[in-house]
Amino acid sequence: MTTTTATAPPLAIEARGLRKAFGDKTVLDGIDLAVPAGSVFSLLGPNGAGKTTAVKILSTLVTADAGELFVGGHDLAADPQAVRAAIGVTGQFSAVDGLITGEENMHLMADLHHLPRREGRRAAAALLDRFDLTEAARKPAATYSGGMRRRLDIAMTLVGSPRILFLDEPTTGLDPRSRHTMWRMIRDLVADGATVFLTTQYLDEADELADRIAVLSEGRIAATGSADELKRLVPGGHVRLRFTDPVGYRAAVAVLRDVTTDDEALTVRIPSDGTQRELRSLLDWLDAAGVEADELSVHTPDLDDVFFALTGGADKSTTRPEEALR
Ligand SMILES: Nc1ncnc2c1ncn2[C@@H]1O[C@H](COP(=O)(O)OP(=O)(O)OP(=O)(O)O)[C@@H](O)[C@H]1O
Repeated sequence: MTTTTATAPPLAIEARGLRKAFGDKTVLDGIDLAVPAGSVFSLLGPNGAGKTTAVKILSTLVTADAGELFVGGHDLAADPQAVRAAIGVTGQFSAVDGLITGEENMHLMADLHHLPRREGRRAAAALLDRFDLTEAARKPAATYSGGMRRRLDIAMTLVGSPRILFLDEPTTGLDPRSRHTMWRMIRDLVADGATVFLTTQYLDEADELADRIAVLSEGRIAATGSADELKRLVPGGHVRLRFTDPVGYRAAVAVLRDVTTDDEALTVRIPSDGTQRELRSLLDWLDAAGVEADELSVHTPDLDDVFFALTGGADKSTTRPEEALR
């Protein structure tokens, strides 16, 4: 029998005290990030929070004002060239040239990476196939849909086989089907061992893909954790009872305590963690009290609740969720 000792995977990306200001505007106020190799990390934040700035710094496009930064085990300040060789970046502005075909775009990337001709052609064909672009490969990229263009963009960044990928809002503007296709591709990349650093404004995207999420707000990391850990930080779980008859509604309100009522919608919200045990006792209690609602629904907190609580001016003097998770 062999015993295995659990060791933490090495960090693909690590930032300590990352700081960046533009003029007198501090965008990143000394943030720490730690992304284990082979995982998806999502940086969430409202518009202008500094997500793109963080990506640009970590991908060597912009220099930080301060901070110890390591990407792929390389010190970003000492060896940016080694970092560049280890990463791929797709930004909000595509590298795709619309005037040439998808295939030609791929070949251009292979040449930029100095791949031998035969190997470059082979890698391009394999990636075009992987990203469902073989059929369209010989058409000018300008004729591609938004989703196809985005897929080509990612395929192009993969030509050099980067182990660490920065995807800056990869699904912004895509329709639901294209978003799901992109999610599948990102999962496949990680299953193959890549590390993905993803910025997004879509909470469901972070919920779907990310092993860990950091919420960026006012230059600082307001909280980090898995989607489930973050959801546990905010209250918001409740059972909602809806009545069609105002008489039944008023009778219920008269006997219920610690609930939120909506006289117009004829609804009552009862705080609840949504567990089977609590729901059973709640239903028993409602039966005993003679309360009979026309509709009952269970609401568990989602990332929207977390996001708005952390970035929307919640009372920060009483909630310090970042400490709860560390
Ligand atoms: N080169 C620059 N010069 C001056 N200010 C800048 C520069 N780049 C970014 N900023 C400012 O820094 C802040 C953060 O911008 P950044 O693009 O990183 O945010 P973001 O979180 O990616 O936003 P979005 O979701 O809108 O893309 C913004 O207020 C922006 O105006």
